[in-house]
Amino acid sequence: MLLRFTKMHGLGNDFIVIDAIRQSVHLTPEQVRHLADRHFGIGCDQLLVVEEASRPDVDFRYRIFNADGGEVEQCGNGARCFVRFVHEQGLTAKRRIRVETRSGIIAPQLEDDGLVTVDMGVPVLEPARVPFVSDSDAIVQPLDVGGETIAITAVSMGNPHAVQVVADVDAAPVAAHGALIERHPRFPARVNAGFVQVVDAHRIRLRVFERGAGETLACGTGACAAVVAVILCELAQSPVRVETRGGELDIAWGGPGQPVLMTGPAVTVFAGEIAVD
Ligand SMILES: N[C@@H](CCC[C@H](N)C(=O)O)C(=O)O
Repeated sequence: MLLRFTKMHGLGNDFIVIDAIRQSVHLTPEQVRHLADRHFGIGCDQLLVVEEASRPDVDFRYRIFNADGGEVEQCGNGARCFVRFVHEQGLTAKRRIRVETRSGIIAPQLEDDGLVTVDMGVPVLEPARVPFVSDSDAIVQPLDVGGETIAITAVSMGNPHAVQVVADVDAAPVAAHGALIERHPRFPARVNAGFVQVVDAHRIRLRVFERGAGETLACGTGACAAVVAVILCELAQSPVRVETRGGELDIAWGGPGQPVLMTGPAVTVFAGEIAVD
C-alpha cells in the first residue's frame, strides 16, 4: 500500500500525520515502528491518525501511536499539529474544533497569529486514575528509583506523568532515571517522566523522557502536567512559560477542577508518500 503522509512538529516533538479520511489506513504496531524509525523509515516521536468522528458532537477523531507502536490516550504537541493539518488539508474551515481522543474530547483553537491553544481538560490527581499505585493522596510522593528515593507528583493529562522537581534540568539523569521511571512497577500503564526546574513563579525549564519514545525535544502534556505539579506545590503561579529543548509553550491553569490551557506553535515540514507492506 502507498501511504500519503505529512511530517510536522511542535517544538521539535515530531510527528507523521496520516489522513485516514481520504485514504484507507490500518497500521499494525510493527508498521508504526517501521515508519517511526529514523534510519529505515520516515522518523518521528509519534504517529497521528486523523479519522472521521464517531459521534455527532465532535468534528474529528484523532489517534496517537508512540514510536514503539503502542496506541496512547493523549498528545499535546500533536493536538496543535492536528489542528494545523486539518486546516491546511481543507478538511475543515472551523478555527475551534472538538476532537475525540482515546482519553476524551479536547478543544483546540487556531489563533489569529497562527499559534494553537488547546483546552487539554481537567488534570486527574487521584492515584488510581493516573494510574499510580499508592495508598496516599499526597501531592508529592516518594518513589524508589535506581537505589535512590525521589519525590514525584503523579498527574494524568489523559496520559500518565510522573513529575519531579530538580535543581538543574541540564544535569538531571533524564536518560538513566527516565527509563527506570517509565517502567516503574508503581505505574502499571507505564509513565512519562518529567524533570522540571523552577526558574521563577512564571517560568520553568522542562525535559521529558516519554513513554514509548524516549527523551523528546518537547512534550505538550508533559508541560501541562509539570505546571499543574509546580502550582500545586506552590512553586509557581499561572500562567507559566515552559522552556523545553525545542522551544517555549505557555500554560495556564486555574487550579483543581479547572482545565489546563496550552498555547504554542505547530509546523508542517514536508509531505510525501511511502510504501507500507
Ligand atoms: N509528545 C506528546 C505525548 C505523546 C504520548 C506520550 N509519549 C505517552 O505515551 O503518553 C505530547 O506532546 O503530549
